Amino acid sequence: MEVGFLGLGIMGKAMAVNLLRHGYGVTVWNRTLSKCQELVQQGASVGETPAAVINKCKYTIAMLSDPSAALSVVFDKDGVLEQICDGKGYIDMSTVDAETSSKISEAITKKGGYFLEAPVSGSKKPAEDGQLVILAAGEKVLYDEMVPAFDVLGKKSFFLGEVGNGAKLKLVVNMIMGSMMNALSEGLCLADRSGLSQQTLLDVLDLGAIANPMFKLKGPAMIKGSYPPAFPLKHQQKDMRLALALGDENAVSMPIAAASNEAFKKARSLGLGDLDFSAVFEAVKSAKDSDSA
Ligand SMILES: NC(=O)C1=CN([C@@H]2O[C@H](COP(=O)(O)OP(=O)(O)OC[C@H]3O[C@@H](n4cnc5c(N)ncnc54)[C@H](OP(=O)(O)O)[C@@H]3O)[C@@H](O)[C@H]2O)C=CC1
Ligand SMILES: O=CCCC(=O)O
Repeated sequence: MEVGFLGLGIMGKAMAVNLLRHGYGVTVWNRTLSKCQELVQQGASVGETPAAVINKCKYTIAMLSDPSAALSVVFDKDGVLEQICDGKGYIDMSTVDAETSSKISEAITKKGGYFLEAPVSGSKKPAEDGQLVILAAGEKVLYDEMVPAFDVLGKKSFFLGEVGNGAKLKLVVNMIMGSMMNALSEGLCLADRSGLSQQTLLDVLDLGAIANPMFKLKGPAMIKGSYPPAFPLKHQQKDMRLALALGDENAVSMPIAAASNEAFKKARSLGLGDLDFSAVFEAVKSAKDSDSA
């Protein structure tokens, strides 16, 4: 089967490579077209524009940075809308808000196309290993047709009903994750300032009720001040912002998420946005430094 793939960032590249490895024909497009070359070496074809990819492929997946990128690729000149038509499916796996997803869904459906939102849990390594968790919502027929590809990309996929439910669930998950990362950062800072070993703190956490893969994976690198980007901090802050907006809409008070968002914003202002989201630890440390000055 030929699948289109729009967006070859950290996630998109790993996912497209996985599809190629499993025998899919993949036609790729990326805003910075030079990034397509690595995929071509692994057997992909290149579409010059999103419209060209849609024209060629029955199914096209997008994995783009944020709502503005997701909208631009669909609605701008040479975008998805120019070629989407009866019988074609568009699957947006980017993390966006429900409103963005609904706008895209309506426009595609109006042209006779099928739409599915399918954001994912899991980062660079799970994407490379086909171990993502896929949160799909929208056109059930398209979901059923995509299950074999989702089985390549992920270890589990959920169908959540109407468009928006996948986007919302993803934001709730990432809101919790961002708050946990801030709690870990404050804990590491507090341990250090209290004369305790940060590694011992990690060892103790890993043996108890709040052991989790994220602390285990990120903690040791954080102690070393190493933040190679798997999940860029700027995207985590975007997710906190969108989750807080969802909280506003539903009158849900979220003081912990709001404080965590401030820490991610602070980290961005320190120029850490392209590092891994665990680099929020640097912002937490710098706030504690100025508190004690
Ligand atoms: N990294 C992770 O661990 C995870 C990320 N996600 C989500 O997946 C999505 C992609 O993340 P990730 O791969 O890490 O992000 P990257 O920043 O690595 O890649 C972003 C992609 O979006 C493209 N892009 C950005 N702006 C535009 C635009 N205006 N028009 C067209 N293309 C654009 C970039 O193109 P270019 O190369 O030209 O800049 C690139 O292909 C995000 O929504 C993120 O929140 C979800 C789960 C995990
Ligand atoms: O959106 C990014 C999620 C990262 C993860 O689930 O590890």
